[in-house]
Amino acid sequence: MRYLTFALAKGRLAKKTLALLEQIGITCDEMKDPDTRKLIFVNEEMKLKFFLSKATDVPTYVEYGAADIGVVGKDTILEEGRNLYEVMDLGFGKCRMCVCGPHKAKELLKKNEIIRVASKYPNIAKDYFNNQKNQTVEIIKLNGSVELAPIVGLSEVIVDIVETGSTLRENGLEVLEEVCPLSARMVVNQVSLKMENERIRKLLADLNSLINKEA
Ligand SMILES: Nc1ncnc2c1ncn2[C@@H]1O[C@H](COP(=O)(O)OP(=O)(O)OP(=O)(O)O)[C@@H](O)[C@H]1O
Ligand SMILES: O=P(O)(O)OC[C@H]1O[C@H](OP(=O)(O)OP(=O)(O)O)[C@H](O)[C@@H]1O
Repeated sequence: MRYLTFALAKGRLAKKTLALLEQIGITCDEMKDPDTRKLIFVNEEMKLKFFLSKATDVPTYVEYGAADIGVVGKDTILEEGRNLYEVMDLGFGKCRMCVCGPHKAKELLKKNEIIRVASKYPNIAKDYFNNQKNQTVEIIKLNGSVELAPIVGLSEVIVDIVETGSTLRENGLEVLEEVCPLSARMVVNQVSLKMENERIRKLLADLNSLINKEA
């Protein structure tokens, strides 16, 4: 039997992903050592391999088949636009992609003015304004702390993730429009789904019954 390889996003989603897999009997004790610098972990009995990578790289590993299965946020899937199958909503990591800014920027979204939009997600922002709203905008790519942009005058609005809304509130900003809801998703390599169909189907069925039981 060949190894089934999982690419998991490190950061916010990692713990919950491992906890979910553990509940359906997919474990990797090696990974729990907090001091390890190892990058790849193996469960020999179950013929499984796991690695943690930057969230934005998960779809890349899965598209090329370096991982059969990945777990990553819907935001990253949309932004990266890779060829893969999104097979399941895992129901955690829930948040929203939103257009945010100061209250006064609401007008600018109505008037169809050419505005500047800062975002860590330039493709999602471009798609929303060009294809869904038909508003011509200038997109400015940032790498984090995006809420700064409208405060210091880099852009009129931002497209960013909102969970509790506290980052916005503490900076005098608000949600102006919602782009889409987000959560963690399981993605599968297109060839792996055919070649390892039985094992992957079983995994999805186990996850499905667990998630439905919890809901
Ligand atoms: N409040 C939140 N802020 C950001 N992401 C969230 C939030 N809640 C859930 N998520 C989900 O968690 C994912 C990973 O977030 P995390 O902050 O770990 O990574 P990142 O910000 O993409 O990485 P980095 O900080 O290295 O750029 C996001 O892609 C999103 O799907
Ligand atoms: O609505 P909230 O609960 O406040 O969460 C949303 C905030 O959290 C994320 O930032 P993150 O902590 O990942 O830092 P970053 O902006 O540097 O990416 C996101 O980009 C928002 O800034």
